[in-house]
Amino acid sequence: MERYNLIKEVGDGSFGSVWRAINKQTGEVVAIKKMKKKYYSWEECVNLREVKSLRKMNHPNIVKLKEVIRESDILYFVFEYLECNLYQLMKDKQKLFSEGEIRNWCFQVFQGLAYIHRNGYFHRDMKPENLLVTKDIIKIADFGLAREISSQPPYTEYVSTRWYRAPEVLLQSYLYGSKVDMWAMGAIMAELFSLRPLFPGVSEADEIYKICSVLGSPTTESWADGLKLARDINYQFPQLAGVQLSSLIPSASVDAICLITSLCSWDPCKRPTASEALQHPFFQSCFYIPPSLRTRAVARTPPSAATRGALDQPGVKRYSSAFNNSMLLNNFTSPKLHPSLASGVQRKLNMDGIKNDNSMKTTKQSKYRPPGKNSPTSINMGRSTHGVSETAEKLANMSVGNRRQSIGQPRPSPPMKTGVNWIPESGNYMLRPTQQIPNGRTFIRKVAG
Ligand SMILES: Nc1ncnc2c1ncn2[C@@H]1O[C@H](COP(=O)(O)OP(=O)(O)OP(=O)(O)O)[C@@H](O)[C@H]1O
Repeated sequence: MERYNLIKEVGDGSFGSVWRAINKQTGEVVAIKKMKKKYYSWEECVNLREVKSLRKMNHPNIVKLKEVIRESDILYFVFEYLECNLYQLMKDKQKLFSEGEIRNWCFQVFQGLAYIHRNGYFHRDMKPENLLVTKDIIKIADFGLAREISSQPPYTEYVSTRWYRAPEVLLQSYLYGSKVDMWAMGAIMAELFSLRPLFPGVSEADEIYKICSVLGSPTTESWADGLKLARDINYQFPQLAGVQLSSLIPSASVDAICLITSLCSWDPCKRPTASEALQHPFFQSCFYIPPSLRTRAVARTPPSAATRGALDQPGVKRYSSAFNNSMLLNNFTSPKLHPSLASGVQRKLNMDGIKNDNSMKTTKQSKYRPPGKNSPTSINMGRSTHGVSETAEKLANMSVGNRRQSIGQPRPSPPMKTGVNWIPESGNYMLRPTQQIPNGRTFIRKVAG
């Protein structure tokens, strides 16, 4: 470690603190994650998920692990450094992001995800804090929970940050897969548009309630397996009509709403894969430039050919046939505005419920809080503490009436359809004027779970 100068702490996660550092020999700026747990042998280290999965990943949209150092039983990961995470970009933002910016970020993240999934992994903890940004480039970080797709279910340990947690995980399915990352991306995309979390549950039960309030409760058509899962744990979904997503995210274009809707399908089978998402009309103006061409002059390529690198996988459907707007919009069960959602803009989430949720880590309140996970031990907690019986009990005992909370009132702003073209590596956007967010937005970001 004497090769590095630690400059400043830039992050403090469940597993370790992250420092901006400089390599004394090369002058290169890096991020060093110092693990909280002690490691008494190398064998222990190389078996870590983060090491096993990241060692194999080499993609422009995945944070590069440069080095692993064990010194005095302390483990350090040396990563390429990125300026900030997506949550930091959102939290004090006074104006909405343009659709072009969101499109650019999401296009890159889906490319990263397509690569991860293609290589037999899924991330399991996609959230704005784990998406790191430098200028126009965004990269997926934190593979602490990554899982091999081929690994044998059941996956019993605690998974993912609550606000981005897929319903099958909330219902304690043992058989979830890479589609949990797609669900999280739907929630992240929506949040990028509105700067508010889409499903800000204060407990696991409330998380499901929030999802039902937005999507409408699942039916045999929308998620037959989910109804069975719920029966298995003696859980009854609250019966809610759901709302038009476009009313919650008025700044999003029809294409964006369409993609978010399909990503946030109750049924994981109905969510697109990352490769399919890249083919969605929302990304029509995005062009994939193969890494080999990135240092050369950027040439425009038709989208279908341009996305080839990420998309020429067996079984990948063209979006035009796999997704059409009417089919995607039909995923919404009801356009009726739920009364709990019409009651006004939620300026501040009621955090009282947090104390009752063992899976939460309480953090001090501020304007818009980052989610964090539990203490390190909670990540590997088995079912004895966060198992099916406890969750089933929590869910089964949930009083629907008490859970009603307003999520937010649609702001009366016109849909924003940008014609923005983003050219990878050129860093050029043509941005339309962004929309103002009403002042005084207070959002307490508290996730964990
Ligand atoms: N390569 C990097 N460059 C710059 N900042 C980074 C980098 N890696 C991590 N960070 C910062 O540190 C924070 C925590 O990092 P990370 O998510 O890897 O830690 P963790 O202990 O696994 O956290 P979590 O509680 O989310 O599991 C990130 O949200 C980010 O702000």
